[in-house]
Parts: sequence; structure tokens; C-alpha cells
Amino acid sequence: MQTKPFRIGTRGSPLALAQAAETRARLMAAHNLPEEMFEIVVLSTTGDRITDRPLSEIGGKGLFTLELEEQLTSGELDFAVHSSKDMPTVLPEGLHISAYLPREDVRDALIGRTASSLTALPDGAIVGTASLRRQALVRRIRPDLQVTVFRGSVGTRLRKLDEGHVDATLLAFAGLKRLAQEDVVTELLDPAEFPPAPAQGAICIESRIGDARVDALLEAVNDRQTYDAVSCERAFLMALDGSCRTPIAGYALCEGEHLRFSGLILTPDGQKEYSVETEGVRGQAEALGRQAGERVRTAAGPGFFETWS
Ligand SMILES: NCc1[nH]cc(CCC(=O)O)c1CC(=O)O
Repeated sequence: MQTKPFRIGTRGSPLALAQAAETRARLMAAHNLPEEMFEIVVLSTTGDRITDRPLSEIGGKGLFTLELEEQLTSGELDFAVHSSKDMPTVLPEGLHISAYLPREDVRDALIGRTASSLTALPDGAIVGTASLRRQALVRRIRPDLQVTVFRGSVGTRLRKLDEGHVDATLLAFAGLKRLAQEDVVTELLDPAEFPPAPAQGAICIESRIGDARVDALLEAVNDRQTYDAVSCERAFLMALDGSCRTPIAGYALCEGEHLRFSGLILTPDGQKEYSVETEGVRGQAEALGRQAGERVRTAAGPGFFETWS
């Protein structure tokens, strides 16, 4: 084995750093390599710098990955660690997702200040979240609640909640667990009523296509169930054209060689929705996700996407 360290790219948020550290720890264990073999390189991205506007307004998801991808392409980094949920559906030419770590809990968590659950919040209470999906799902269950845009790192959001800016906020349980902050959670939401975002809870590793040395390294930490499930969910998202103004939920589960998927699109007010369920063999994960996306897209019709985008 070579002795030059692998250069791992990551964003600098506490969650991103925790994910990069987890990736390094798994690689060290899988290959019996010392920590010095992995250099964690922290980059600030456009998405990190702009925190006062919804991402969908400033150009969407690529904003968290662009700077890392430039350095992957140029060879400055060997691979980059991301929250799969933040990855665009189409990657720059020459790059691919080469591995997924075993998925964390996919559920959303409510952190309530004035009540502990979504149903117990008082009439007209304010829920802070920038996610269009979470906004729509909250309104679907509790049309009386007010929803306000709430961005920043997990720590920033919890501080704003503490300061009383909102009555409750919603975060991915996975991120809270990775930050060892799961004790703040007051309610875990049932995926049947409050389905997660495609790719939620999964860490992915992006690298150059055809980099045999990196592929061999990463293969040992790739979780095949997560790979198939998230590939299905991302194909669903892509078939919906990644319309980042559309609230979209999607969740796939592998059981043996079988895969089941449920998807949902909603209007931002949560009052109209189209859902889809499908299942098949794991080897067809992407095709199943894509077909589910096409089905829901056809059922909704073009008007669904145009009225408010
Ligand atoms: N968009 C921010 C983001 N990207 C990934 C996570 C959480 C971890 C994950 O879903 O893997 C979060 C924060 C959140 O949604 O609470």
C-alpha cells in the first residue's frame, strides 16, 4: 500500500466534520490503517456562507458540493464526504457516488419548546424549518400552525429555538445522533405520516470515475443496502426533475434482495398530494425509483408543478 495520505474533502459544519471523522474511522478499521493515512481537508462552500435565504431561492443543492467537486476534479482531493440528501441528482462529469456508509435512522425529529409533539402544539404555534417538504407535511397535519423559514447549522437552529424565535423545529434524527445531541428530541415522527426526504440519513462518498485506488479503498466501507435504497430514492427525485420548489418525500427499504419504495409529492400548503408505492428486486433499484417518479409526475400533471413554481 502506498504511504501518501488520502485527502478527504468535507464542509466545515460540525455535522460535516462528524461525518468525515466517521468515514475515516471506518476506513482505518476496514484496512487496518493509521489515522495519518487520511488527511481531512475542510472547505467552505457557497451554501455554508449564505444562511439568510432558503436554498431553493439561491440556486439549490449544488451549492454545498460545488467547491468540493472542483477540487475532486482537479485531483486536489481523493474523495469527498457528503450528506446524500444535499447532493444534486446530476453530478459533474467524471464524478460519481462510489460508496454509501450504513444508513442512520431516516426519521425526522421534532424539537418542541412549548409542547413536545406536533399534535400537542398550541393553535397557531410557530414551527421553524426551511425545508419545503417539512413545511408542507406540517401544514398537512396541522393547517393552523405557522411555518417560518429557519436555516443555519443544527447548532444555530437549536439556539434560535432556545431563544424563543419559534415554538418548535424539525431536524433529521440522523444528524442529531451524529452530533450526540439526540437528547433534545421531543418526538420522533412516523415515516408513514411524515415521510423523510430522499437520501435522508445516509452519508455518501463522491470520487472520480475510474480511480481504481480509491475504488478499492472505498469498497470495504460501502453498504450495499444503503446504496440500493438511496439510489432508488435519488432516481425518484431525478425523474421529478429535482424540482427544488416541490415538496418531495421518498423512502426505500431493502429486505433481502427485495426493495420497497414509497414516494410523495405535495403542494406547499400540504392540501394536495400524490403518492406512489412500488416494489421489486434490488438490482432494479434505480429503474423502480425512476418509474415511480414518472408515475407520480404523470398523475399530478404539469399544472401541479407550474402553479406555484
Ligand atoms: N440540509 C441540511 C442537512 N443535510 C443533512 C442533514 C441531516 C443528516 C442527514 O439527513 O443525513 C441536514 C440537517 C437536517 O435536515 O436536519
